[in-house]
Amino acid sequence: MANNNNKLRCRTVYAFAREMYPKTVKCDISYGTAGFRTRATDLEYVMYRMGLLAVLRARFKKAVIGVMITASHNPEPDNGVKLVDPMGEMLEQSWEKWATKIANVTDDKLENVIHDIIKECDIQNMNDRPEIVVGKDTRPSSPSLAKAVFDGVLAMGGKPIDYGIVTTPQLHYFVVCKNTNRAYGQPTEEGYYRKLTNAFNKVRGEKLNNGNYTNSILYDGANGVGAKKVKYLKEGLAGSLLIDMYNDEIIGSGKLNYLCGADFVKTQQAFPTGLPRTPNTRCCSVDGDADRLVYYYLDESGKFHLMDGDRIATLIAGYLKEILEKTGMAQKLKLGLVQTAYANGASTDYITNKLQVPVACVPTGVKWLHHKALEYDIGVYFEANGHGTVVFNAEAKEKLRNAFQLNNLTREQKDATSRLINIIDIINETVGDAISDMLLVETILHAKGWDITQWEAAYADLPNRLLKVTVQDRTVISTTDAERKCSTPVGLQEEIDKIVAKYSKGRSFVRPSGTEDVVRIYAEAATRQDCDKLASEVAKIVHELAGGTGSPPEISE
Ligand SMILES: CC(=O)N[C@H]1[C@@H](OP(=O)(O)O)O[C@H](CO)[C@@H](O)[C@@H]1O
Ligand SMILES: [Mg+2]
Repeated sequence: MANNNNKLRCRTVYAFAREMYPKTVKCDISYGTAGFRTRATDLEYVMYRMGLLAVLRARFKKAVIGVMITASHNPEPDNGVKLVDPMGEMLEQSWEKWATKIANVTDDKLENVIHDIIKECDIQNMNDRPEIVVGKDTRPSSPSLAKAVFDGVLAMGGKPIDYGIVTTPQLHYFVVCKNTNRAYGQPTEEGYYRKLTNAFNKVRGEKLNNGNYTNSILYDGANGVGAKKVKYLKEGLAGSLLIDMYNDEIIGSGKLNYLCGADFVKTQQAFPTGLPRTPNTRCCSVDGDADRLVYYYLDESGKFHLMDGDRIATLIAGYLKEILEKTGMAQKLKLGLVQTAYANGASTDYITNKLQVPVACVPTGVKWLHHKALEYDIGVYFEANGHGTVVFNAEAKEKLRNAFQLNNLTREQKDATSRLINIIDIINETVGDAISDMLLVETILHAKGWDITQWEAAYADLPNRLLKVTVQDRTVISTTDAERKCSTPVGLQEEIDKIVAKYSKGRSFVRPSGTEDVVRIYAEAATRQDCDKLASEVAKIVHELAGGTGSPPEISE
């Protein structure tokens, strides 16, 4: 009987694939840094197939799997999809190849790929009906793409749970809540807000302002889901933090991520549209799926000052170190910070030499950062673009809770331990989360009594520049040493080394993007002028040696 059911189901899978979601695009796509991402019009069959794959993955892991439909900071006509593994991690690497295979195979071979997966992974429980939690961002294409995912999940015999429009980190949170039997929290939006805001309000206490810190902030919602969700957050905050919201697509007519949002602010190093230009006021921006956060302000002369992911990471790591020392457990709990090659050299210097917290460097992409951070008892990780979080291992949490129960702590140790335990609940440990990170930054600034200029004073960023070069085939560039050196095309690294050597504090590296069809160039140097010259020279050599198309990028002032 079970076998017959299976056959019937398989027929539905392929009939649906051919009739409703035929493969319409000839060229291959690959599961990149953040899943599949391309024009929304090219994604229907990919979504259906990801629905199928999610069920297979869930049966293999015997757990709930997540599917998030978003293209994050990319323009509105784009969309994307990624699978979320049981503990909120990105899809395990060994399955990325299956994702790529299943997405690219022709309709008539889909069956073969599914059989290969079942066989190679030895999935025996094909009659299980696992839950697949599905979320989407606010893009106009998201509802129909979500329908394709549901159809895939249903055709494969899974149970789709529709969370509607949610932030990417909320979806990760729901997956973890479900897989931990609610130990991590309630798998509902309300549960999410309650967990974060209860902890935030508790740590903040009665005194809403402190020293130079004032409890109000200007918030740029990027005209996306991050704007929608803050409204609910505000209810839970009940005035403890006053969030003045801008770029809310419902009120204004702004376009998603257009001239606003965390990616715009970081890459353009510019103040977004839509916010009042009030000097010395703390502002923050999130991106299109609210997993990135950056802070910034304008000074009296109108000059823009950016507090990116590196600054957020150093603020958090520095504070956690300080509070750990106060708990008396600094020797027992290993704290570390994980960055990528895009981290500003000045931030790495500061955290290594001044704060004396160990720093590790990994390739771009949350999966690498998150994984590495788990090697510490308390691991802070951030990409320079503002994506990051803190992870505490189970042992660290237990040690803190046990210590708090004991009666042999001094008053200061007890206060610090209780504060740290509450801070864990402000943090969404499952993945970088702009909303939760904002609450954490606000908690730390409040504790220190700092305004944004005092935060900025910790160290001075080296001027830096990000450029994109378009080439015929970006895979001709391969990298090593956490992407800091390129191994092909032959000779390119030597040329980059020669250029870099000319500039004081110069550093530059190039790598193919995992989300766009471009090669990314990063450069930093002691002065703005040198940095821009360095970036242009490296872009030019990449264009020359890696098959550039069009003309190399120009830096406009
Ligand atoms: C320089 C940069 O910001 N790269 C971003 C970008 O990846 P690329 O592989 O560089 O396209 O998108 C990723 C997903 O959002 C993010 O993890 C990463 O940091
Ligand atoms: Mg994002």
